[in-house]
Amino acid sequence: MRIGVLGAGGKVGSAVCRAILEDPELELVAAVDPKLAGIDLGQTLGKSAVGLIARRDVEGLIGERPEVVIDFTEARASYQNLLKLAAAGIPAVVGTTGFTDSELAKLRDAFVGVGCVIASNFSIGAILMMRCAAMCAPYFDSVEIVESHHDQKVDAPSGTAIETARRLIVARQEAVDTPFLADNTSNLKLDGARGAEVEGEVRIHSLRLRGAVAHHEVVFGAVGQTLTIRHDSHDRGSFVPGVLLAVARVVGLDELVIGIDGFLADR
Ligand SMILES: NC(=O)C1=CN([C@@H]2O[C@H](COP(=O)(O)OP(=O)(O)OC[C@H]3O[C@@H](n4cnc5c(N)ncnc54)[C@H](OP(=O)(O)O)[C@@H]3O)[C@@H](O)[C@H]2O)C=CC1
Ligand SMILES: O=C(O)C1=N[C@H](C(=O)O)C[C@H](O)C1
Repeated sequence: MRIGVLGAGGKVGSAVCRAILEDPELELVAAVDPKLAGIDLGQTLGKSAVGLIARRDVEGLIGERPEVVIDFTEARASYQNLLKLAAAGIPAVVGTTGFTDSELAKLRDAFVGVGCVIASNFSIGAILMMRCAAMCAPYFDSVEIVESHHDQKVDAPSGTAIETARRLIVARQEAVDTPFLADNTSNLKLDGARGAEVEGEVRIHSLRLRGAVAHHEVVFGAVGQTLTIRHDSHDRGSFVPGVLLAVARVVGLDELVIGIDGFLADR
């Protein structure tokens, strides 16, 4: 299958390019990253030349007629590029986080008739972390999320933390009448001390640390006990199998799908 990658020089994009180059079923036909334009992709990956010159923009990539495009860039750039891919009828697998709800709605419209998968987290552990957390939601009175990422991350909170919070709220609403307990803080001595609130119900605390990769903790509380569900991505290789699974599935879709939960075989 002919694959294009947007963000080929980035932390995840480069890991994805390496995996495609090693996969006999996949052919990397276009790689885009403005800062790598004109350079052989092999060189940028610390390998010998592979004969694929990185491009500056999505127009050059579309010209190579990829069957699927993978995007790990930045939300504003990604949104514009995805509209162009949808108009060209090219399916996309998107890991970029930080889209607004309105951008997501417009992308949903743009991809009617064309496959697109947007997932806030492609690692199997994070997907299972979200499922486990949703399962626990009805049984605890309170919950907060702590996410830690590398200090280069531009968006906060993480897409995974926001999605987890939303899933907790839905799971609770479906199972019990009462929302999670409200915050009782009446003397906020420093702005931000209680984190950011999702839908007025679940708080997220974002840590940005040199040395971190991607880490999520969901901490539940009930009388006399807490339960912590934690996932750690120690290496960007954790995202690659999920991305390749989405590539295999997106060609059979004719709409935008959020997340890869539905592609995982039940065990
Ligand atoms: N869904 C998931 O499982 C995961 C999602 N992510 C998300 O993926 C995104 C990328 O993460 P990460 O790889 O760590 O970030 P990086 O900053 O390392 O990579 C992004 C790359 O995209 C490049 N870029 C910027 N604009 C464009 C453009 N218009 N066209 C092509 N390339 C462009 C950047 O270039 P430059 O540096 O010059 O700006 C950079 O090389 C983030 O939104 C992150 O949250 C990350 C990990 C997993
Ligand atoms: O920027 C990152 O690194 C990550 N971003 C995604 C997110 O915002 O949830 C996925 C993972 O946490 C790594």
